[in-house]
Amino acid sequence: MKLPVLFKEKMQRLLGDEYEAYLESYNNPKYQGIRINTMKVSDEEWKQINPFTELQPVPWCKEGYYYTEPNKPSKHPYYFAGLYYMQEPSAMAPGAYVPIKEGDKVLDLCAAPGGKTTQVLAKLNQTGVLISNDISASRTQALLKNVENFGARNTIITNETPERLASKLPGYFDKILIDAPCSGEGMFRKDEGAIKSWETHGVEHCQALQREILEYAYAMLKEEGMILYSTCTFSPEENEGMIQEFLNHHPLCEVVPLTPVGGIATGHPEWTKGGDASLKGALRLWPHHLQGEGHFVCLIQKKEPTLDLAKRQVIKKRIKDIPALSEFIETYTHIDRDTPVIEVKDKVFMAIEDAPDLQGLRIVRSGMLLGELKSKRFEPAHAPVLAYSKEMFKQTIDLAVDDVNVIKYLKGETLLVEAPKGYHVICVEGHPLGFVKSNNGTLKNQYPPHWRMMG
Ligand SMILES: C[S@@+](CC[C@H](N)C(=O)[O-])C[C@H]1O[C@@H](n2cnc3c(N)ncnc32)[C@H](O)[C@@H]1O
Repeated sequence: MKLPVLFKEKMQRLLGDEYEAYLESYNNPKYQGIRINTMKVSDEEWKQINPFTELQPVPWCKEGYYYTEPNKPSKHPYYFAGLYYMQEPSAMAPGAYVPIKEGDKVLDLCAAPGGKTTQVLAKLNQTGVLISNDISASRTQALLKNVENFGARNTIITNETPERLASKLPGYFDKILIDAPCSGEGMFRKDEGAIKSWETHGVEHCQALQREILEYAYAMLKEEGMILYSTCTFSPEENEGMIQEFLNHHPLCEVVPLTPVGGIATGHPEWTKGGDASLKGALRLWPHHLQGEGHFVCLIQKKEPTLDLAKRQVIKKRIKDIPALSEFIETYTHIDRDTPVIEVKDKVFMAIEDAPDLQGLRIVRSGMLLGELKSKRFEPAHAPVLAYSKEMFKQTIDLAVDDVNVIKYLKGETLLVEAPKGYHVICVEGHPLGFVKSNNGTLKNQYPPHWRMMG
């Protein structure tokens, strides 16, 4: 791989004696990982059903495993059931280190395609509120799919600038993740396109973005709230330097020290002007020290009095107030009909307790989509199937993982299986995959076309 000369010179200056080992790491394989969705399957259960060979644990993320060829996790039905997310192992570190508790209000400000968001989801375990945002409209579609596949019921997705979000949400969040757009130096090994982008945009362009994102994020944070800042670059200007600059402007903000494990190293205060010793509490993931790409992770805490001034969403309806929806829920599920909902045109979303009023912002998902009202009929969406366990549905068809009907279903084909009239949930080994509608001895496939298994 041809690395830019300027980049090589800089790395040599930073790494000194370690530079050769760092260069050598470019010959290592690309590490690949999966992270188990603990909302759907416990670690114990996973160990019993794991269909892959030779998974090895990721030291810094207890739900994470390395996998190698010939395993193909993206082709396995359990992937379509949302039992795991595929993620580069170092990229699991920010989500593993952010101390989220159940009930927290969390913002993932640069969230697409959703690696860290799905990790936050598992920590929240359907409690609290998660707002996942990305400035790129096209990338929020991938984010939406991953959030739905993971089975989230407590997540709103927005496609906004940090500035516009901050205008509606001052002091609202307990935790904010900033997985910042960066110069991507840590990705050169994995993705040669990152080199081109580094040459075009450079570090300064990224610094300007990061500065702005951090400022708006801070305005949305509660007193005692925390920001987990991460990048996939080595440049001190975007890492220790960016945090130091931020601390200079916000003296009541502190670095919360993180404990390195499994080959992770600490931050380098000496790499930045006036670097505070507390920056040693940040983490650096180096590809020559561990099995993964380059990352920087730093946790900071606001110690400044802040009022939560975010207006809350007003909930006017419950499932039972919408007859067609209520009838569907009663006939096919055990979902509580007192559950609050919001209607956006003909779509009905499950509302989230204590969610903010986001009127005027670009919203991709207002909460979990239950379905659509079509004249007097209710047509269910795909999301709820993945957001509940099999026991929540009254009509299910459970298939063994090696049943040919599983792949047929995931490819969108009609199944020739006898079942009473109406909607049924197809499951694989007890894990819901999607709806079918039974009529005259055939099961009409309701699996969304853009989710289908290819090939
Ligand atoms: C490193 S990627 C995020 C990866 C993601 N957190 C994950 O774990 O899958 C950075 C993201 O920041 C988004 N982004 C860039 N500028 C932004 C801004 N000003 N506000 C919000 N998001 C931004 C990009 O569209 C990109 O999706």
